[in-house]
Amino acid sequence: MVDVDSPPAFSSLPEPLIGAMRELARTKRLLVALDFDGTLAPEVDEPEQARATPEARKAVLRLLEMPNTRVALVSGRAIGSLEQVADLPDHALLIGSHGIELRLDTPDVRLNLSSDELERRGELNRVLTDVVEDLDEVWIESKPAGFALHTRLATAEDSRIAHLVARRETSAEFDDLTVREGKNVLEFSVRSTTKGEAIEHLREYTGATAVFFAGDDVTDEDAFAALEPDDLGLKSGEGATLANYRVPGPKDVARALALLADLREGDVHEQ
Ligand SMILES: O=P(O)(O)OC[C@H]1O[C@H](O[C@H]2O[C@H](CO)[C@@H](O)[C@H](O)[C@H]2O)[C@H](O)[C@@H](O)[C@@H]1O
Repeated sequence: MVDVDSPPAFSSLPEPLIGAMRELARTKRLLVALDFDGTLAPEVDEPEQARATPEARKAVLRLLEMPNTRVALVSGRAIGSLEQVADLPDHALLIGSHGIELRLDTPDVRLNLSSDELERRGELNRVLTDVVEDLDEVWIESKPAGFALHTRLATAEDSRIAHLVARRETSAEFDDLTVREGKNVLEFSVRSTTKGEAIEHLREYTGATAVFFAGDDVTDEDAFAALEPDDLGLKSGEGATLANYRVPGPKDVARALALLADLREGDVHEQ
């Protein structure tokens, strides 16, 4: 129940977004699909230190317990890393590595790399290790199907060199590598999938009649592109987007999720 004496936190959300969420909350089977870094969790220098804001976490935990409502995290992180930083109950659906890894209602993560893919991953490791060797604060994060080259703490010059040389050296060695650029990160993968494919898969898996997706980065645009007219896309932060609504960052994403939980519970009264 909303306390009418103090304005609800979500009153800072754009009115059109509130209206669209009222509509969305009435859907029969709702899928709430969420990017993690930059959306639920503010950006930090060390990826393993990232955590969802307490408000976002609380709203996600509420949504997870609601009937006819499924919650999924759709992340670029490897699932092992996502499990650790998100720390959600087992019935949260997890998509990792931009759609390559799936943990859907079983403890097992579905990812069967072929021997050819494993071999190419090994070669990729060798190439990228050479690239970062002489650059300060440029490092590679290992993932099941590839690597993320991080430059967050590097100088602008070292970042530029790292991106340039990594792209050049990998394209000289491989002709079918998937390369994705994100916030202070360049990701290389031996298997190609997108968050858009992840949304399509989750829509079918959950039988959702409408989808809410929130994301902040370039790779989230594939997910926004996969949304349908009855869905709702929420962009966190700046940058060009296909999403129909935008908020400044994780604090307001958390407010939107709390509102969605209130509306879904039928607990918000018309003011
Ligand atoms: O799809 P996401 O859930 O948004 O994951 C994208 C990448 O997130 C992580 O890196 C980013 O966040 C870090 C923590 O804030 C930050 O230090 C880094 O600069 C960002 O690029 C993660 O490490 C990557 O593996 C994910 O692909």
